[in-house]
Amino acid sequence: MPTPMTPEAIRRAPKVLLHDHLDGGLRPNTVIELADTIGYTDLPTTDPAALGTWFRDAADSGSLVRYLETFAHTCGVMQSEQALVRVAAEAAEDLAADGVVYAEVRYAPELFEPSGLSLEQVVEAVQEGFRLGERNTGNKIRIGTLLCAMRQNEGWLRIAELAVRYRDAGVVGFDIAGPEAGFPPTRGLDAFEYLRQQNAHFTIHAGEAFGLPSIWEAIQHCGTDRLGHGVRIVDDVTRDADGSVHIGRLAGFVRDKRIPLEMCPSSNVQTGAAKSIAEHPIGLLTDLRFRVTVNTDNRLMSGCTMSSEFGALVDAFGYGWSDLQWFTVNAMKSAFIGFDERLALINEVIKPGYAELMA
Ligand SMILES: O=c1[nH]cnc2c1ncn2[C@@H]1O[C@H](CO)[C@@H](O)[C@H]1O
Ligand SMILES: [Zn+2]
Repeated sequence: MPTPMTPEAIRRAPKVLLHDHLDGGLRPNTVIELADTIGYTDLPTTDPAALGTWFRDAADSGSLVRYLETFAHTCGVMQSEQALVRVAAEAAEDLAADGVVYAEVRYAPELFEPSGLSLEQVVEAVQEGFRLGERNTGNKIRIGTLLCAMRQNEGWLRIAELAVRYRDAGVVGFDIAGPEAGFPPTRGLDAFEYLRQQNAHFTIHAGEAFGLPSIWEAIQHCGTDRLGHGVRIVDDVTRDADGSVHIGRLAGFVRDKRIPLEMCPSSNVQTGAAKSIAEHPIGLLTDLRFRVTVNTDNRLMSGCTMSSEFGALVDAFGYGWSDLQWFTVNAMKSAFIGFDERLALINEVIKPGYAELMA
């Protein structure tokens, strides 16, 4: 008899998370304690439960730009080495407690320069935190780091170089984040060219708040390995009156090349990229066997965990354990760590974990 798909069973299932922002996943209580230590006085409330609700409500705005405004508070309280170590350690602990066995966690080092720390000090503090968190937890987890450049700022190359400099110290790739409309990825072609020449990996937030041209540039001009969100790829998928589905050239390229889509259902509902979880394009894209992965984006702002995202999809689409295993294997195949390590996690952790739940 397969194990019933309760929230607790889903929590126990091995999960892989490729798209999670460090500065979007703080515990509300930690935000309050850090604000107190650092002397940050702009928080809307100092009650942990009320603060958690405030972040979710403020982010639930129908607009990416407004969603992003809430990060002023999390970045505001993370302006010291100790704060960065603590936030990273807690992220590793929280993900491990949620049954995540491998996660790629991303953040933009430049957002912590106001603290007076150098970019290197920022990266080293976060790495120290991840290592601490990995050791502190009963559940085994491995964290890889992605460094983001902010789209609205200059200097993407500087962050790309930083990612390559720390590639043997746990940084596994690069990303660009921030407002999508008005800041196309082709603004920083030198960064992507550099990364390709260094045989380095990167993903690009694309097709979240802007449509197909953003996805096309990310793939065909920048050469991205994966798409952050990529939801708007459905604009290139049409259904005829008789119900037959037509996949356009760009969507066909994405599917044929197995370009991973880092989909984040709850976040997309908040920013208006999808109307509801039930109407989220993840259902259609999964039916069409795109390389779909499921992610949290921002656990604090979107009020979710990897398990709750899986749970919401089970409720909306009737997915079973084999579907959750498929998302998990897709994510593991798409990770930026080496092939041997990915294969070992698939064969030694993921498949046995789901086999037990399905038996
Ligand atoms: O869904 C998103 N789309 C674009 N940018 C985002 C999203 N979530 C967070 N960030 C941005 O990424 C920065 C680094 O972690 C965050 O500070 C936030 O501004
Ligand atoms: Zn994101």
